[in-house]
Amino acid sequence: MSTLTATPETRGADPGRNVLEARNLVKSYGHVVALDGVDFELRAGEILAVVGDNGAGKSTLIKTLTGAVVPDSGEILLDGQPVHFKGPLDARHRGIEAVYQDLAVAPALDIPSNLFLGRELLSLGLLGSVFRRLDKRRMREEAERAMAELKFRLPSIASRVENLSGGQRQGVAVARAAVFARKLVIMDEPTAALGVRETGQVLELIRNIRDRGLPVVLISHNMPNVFELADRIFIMRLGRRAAVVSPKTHTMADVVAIMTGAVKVEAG
Ligand SMILES: Nc1ncnc2c1ncn2[C@@H]1O[C@H](COP(=O)(O)OP(=O)(O)OP(=O)(O)O)[C@@H](O)[C@H]1O
Repeated sequence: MSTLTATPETRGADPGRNVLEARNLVKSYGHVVALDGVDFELRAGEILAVVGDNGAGKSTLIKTLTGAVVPDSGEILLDGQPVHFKGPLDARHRGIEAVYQDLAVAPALDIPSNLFLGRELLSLGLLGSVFRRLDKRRMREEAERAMAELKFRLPSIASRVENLSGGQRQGVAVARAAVFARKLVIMDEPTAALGVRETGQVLELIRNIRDRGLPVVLISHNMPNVFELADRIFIMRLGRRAAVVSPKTHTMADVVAIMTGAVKVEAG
């Protein structure tokens, strides 16, 4: 099992290299074409924001990349190799972790138990018997190390998650993804329910994850957040890739104009 103490496989990778790529993805729901031939690429070491109006196809795109939805056609490549995810576990096993808006944390458990939820560390039982038990000490040490490495401050690692603020809880969910992701992390609106200060904490955490070498895909409706964090912005409109732009060369008004179709661009 990989934990945060393991180096992400994408760390130090050639920054121009595509870690994740999709070609001509199509997905329809009945007569609704959610993805209409989308090309996508996530480069090593970047935060790529995915933006678009409601119904533009952002969630469907992300779901195909995390194995939650199987596309009707098209190709997905991880590190240049074609992959066919049969479900989210499949994508996880290949090093792709996702964080969704609806927090999947267990409020009554402490932070280490949440970080390792479903992937608990076990130790050999008495006299090395086959009966294994939770290795709470190692989970606590790993959790402390992970939080320190990600520079995420928490009152105490032993706190139950129900006693944390919304931002801290979301931080635990985001950190959990970073702990297990070997290739990349995908986040769907990770700051949607948070106040300004709490959002700041989570944004800093996301930046630290990128700085550790894990590329991040971030879906967000919050343009200031997108401009604060993203290295590139992938703009969707009506199930298509409208453009990919840099926050250094384009303004928020430019991005909104492309999203809404007020300005047409050659697909970037
Ligand atoms: N399970 C589904 N069944 C039927 N239609 C769906 C399903 N999921 C998505 N759609 C439709 O596909 C289109 C794209 O939806 P999607 O959720 O991917 O867009 P989005 O950009 O994420 O929107 P939002 O910002 O509102 O979440 C929409 O027209 C939506 O109604």
